[in-house]
Amino acid sequence: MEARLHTKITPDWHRWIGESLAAGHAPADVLGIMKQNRFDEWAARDAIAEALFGGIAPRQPAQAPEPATFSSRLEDGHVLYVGDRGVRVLVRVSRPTIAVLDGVLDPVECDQLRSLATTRLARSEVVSPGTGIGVVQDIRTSEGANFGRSENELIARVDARAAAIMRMTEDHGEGLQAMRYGVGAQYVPHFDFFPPDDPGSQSHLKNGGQRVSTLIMYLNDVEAGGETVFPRIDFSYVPRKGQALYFEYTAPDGSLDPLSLHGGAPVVRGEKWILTKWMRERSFPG
Ligand SMILES: O=C(O)CCC(=O)C(=O)O
Ligand SMILES: [Fe+2]
Repeated sequence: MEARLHTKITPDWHRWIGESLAAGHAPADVLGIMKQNRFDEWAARDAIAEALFGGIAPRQPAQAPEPATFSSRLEDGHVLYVGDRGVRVLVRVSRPTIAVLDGVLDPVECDQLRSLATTRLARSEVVSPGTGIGVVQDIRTSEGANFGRSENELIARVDARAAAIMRMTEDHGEGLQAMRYGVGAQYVPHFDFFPPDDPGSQSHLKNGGQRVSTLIMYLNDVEAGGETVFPRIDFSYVPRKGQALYFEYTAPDGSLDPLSLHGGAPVVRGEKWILTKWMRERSFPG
């Protein structure tokens, strides 16, 4: 007769999970050992997530794998063929969907985009949760420049390439936004989606709907610091000129994924330049 799986994690096992993770063992290995010891997979995953995220991670309903109503937009394969080029996939993460992409921009395009942005830099704003209006705050200490969709030949080329990578038509895209971070500048962890309950999100949601994906393109190498970090999954990307980070914010059950929390770490030496494209679920008038 099949013995029942353990759904209750004893204090000793909680301690063992914490110690194993602290010693540097991969969560997948910890899960494997717990499964060998006849723990229910979802109870084990919850306990590991709790140890990793200090209870921030959403709890899985015991024994109920999430119905997969959502799958990533990102194409499979090692190379994404996007119009004029093949973009190489260097790293994939499944939750949230993240991909590190190489060869998205040529070095010359990066330099041209930086000089174009330099002519119109202003202090970056964040969306106020209360009013939805852009405001300057210490949580985002970069300077930014906005581009209209296809406003010139270079921008049109990048808009088209970003749309092909993100597998959305260009009319779903917000205008490209360039950002420069000097030493000490950062963007504290945040979500790119508009929190549905914030009064300030409503005007954005009416106009093109929710954001669904982000493509951050890196316009230079940073001497030290400036990583793009996803603290809830302990993922950190080191900026590299011409590469891009693609990510989505939809959990497997279709809800907005709290694991997509991310930010830009303070620049320690040098400067950091990025160019970002956000896609909306519907056509976005701009
Ligand atoms: O600077 C970074 O690495 C992250 C930027 C970002 O998350 C954003 O602009 O929404
Ligand atoms: Fe962001």
